[in-house]
Amino acid sequence: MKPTEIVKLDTPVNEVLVDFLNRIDELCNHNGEIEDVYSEFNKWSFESICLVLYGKRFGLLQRDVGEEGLNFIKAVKTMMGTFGMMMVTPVELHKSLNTKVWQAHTNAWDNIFKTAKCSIDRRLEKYSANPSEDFLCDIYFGSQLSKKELYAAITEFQIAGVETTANSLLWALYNISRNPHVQQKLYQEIQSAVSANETPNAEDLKKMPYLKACLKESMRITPSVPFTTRTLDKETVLGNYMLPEGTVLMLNSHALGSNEEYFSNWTQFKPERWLQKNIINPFAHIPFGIGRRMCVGRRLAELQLHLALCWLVRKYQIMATDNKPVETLHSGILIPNRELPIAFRRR
Ligand code: HEM
Repeated sequence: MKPTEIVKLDTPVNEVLVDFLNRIDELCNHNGEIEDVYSEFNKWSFESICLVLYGKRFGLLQRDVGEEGLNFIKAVKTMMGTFGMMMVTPVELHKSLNTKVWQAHTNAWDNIFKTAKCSIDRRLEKYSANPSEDFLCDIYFGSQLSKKELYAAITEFQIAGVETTANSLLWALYNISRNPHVQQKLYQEIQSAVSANETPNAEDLKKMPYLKACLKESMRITPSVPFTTRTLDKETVLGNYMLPEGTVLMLNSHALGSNEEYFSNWTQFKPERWLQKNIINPFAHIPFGIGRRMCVGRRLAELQLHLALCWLVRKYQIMATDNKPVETLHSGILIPNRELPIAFRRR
């Protein structure tokens, strides 16, 4: 996704953020805590990515979610929930025996595609006269993709962009809540970059280096995708090792970010380390992967996260509700071993 196209998406991203903040106000109890905060954050990122990709709201941030939105999110959940089983047992076996897992998985994909296809078709039709006005049409008319490939690519964007973004925002708020001096500095930067009643936009973000450093630092200590892999397509010499073709290599960004050799006092949350020039080895920070297969949604995710942090820290003080340790678990995504202890206090 071209950076010049991404910045234009700040309007839909902000539209969803306004609703998300209202939703937070509604859900907070008198201590500012939210029950099942993770699922609420997932609703935000789902709504946000769907508006960007399909140009359509699914109403997940409303009190009464519409049937279409519920069915869609249910299908995504079923598809993700049955995915693990399909990874650890042979897919062919599920297919030939027509197992319950296979049926649920394929039905879920059918439903996801049905909704996605319908929304994409509507959007292509709307902008077909001026395809350059819309990034989805631009992709379709400017590339060699068939309609089927376009549906598949856009649906993959949507699946890849929901939990990753929600998880990153939650970890960032948690890290900020445990470091009040960082939060104060961040709040001051936001206040001086955007006035209280103004809507922050992509242009304003250029004046917020500390905010960007906070997200980088959070993704160093708590990267939502803790590792990615590569399968070698030829025999390769790596350092003192000769690795045969077919070897699966793990690129562990969590381990890299926790390495004292690359990050001094690595346990400390210090956004300042990102503001010093040329100090950090770029290969030591790869929360979006690296090379040709790195995350295609990186710029969009960063835009969503920067704007979300801006809105949230401007409106709320993010409070740590306890100081007991939180362990991290790797399950494809970096999840906490308990609900993150944060609360939202209106400023
Ligand atoms: C904070 C949020 C996100 C994080 C941390 C993240 C992280 C990653 C990582 C680590 C990879 C693997 C890269 C590699 O192996 O080198 C990846 C791949 C991918 N991501 Fe993201 N991602 C995020 C958000 C998004 C969003 C918003 C989208 C879509 C708009 C997206 C779409 C994709 C796609 C399509 C791939 C597969 C790329 C390929 O195989 O060529 N991601 N992401």
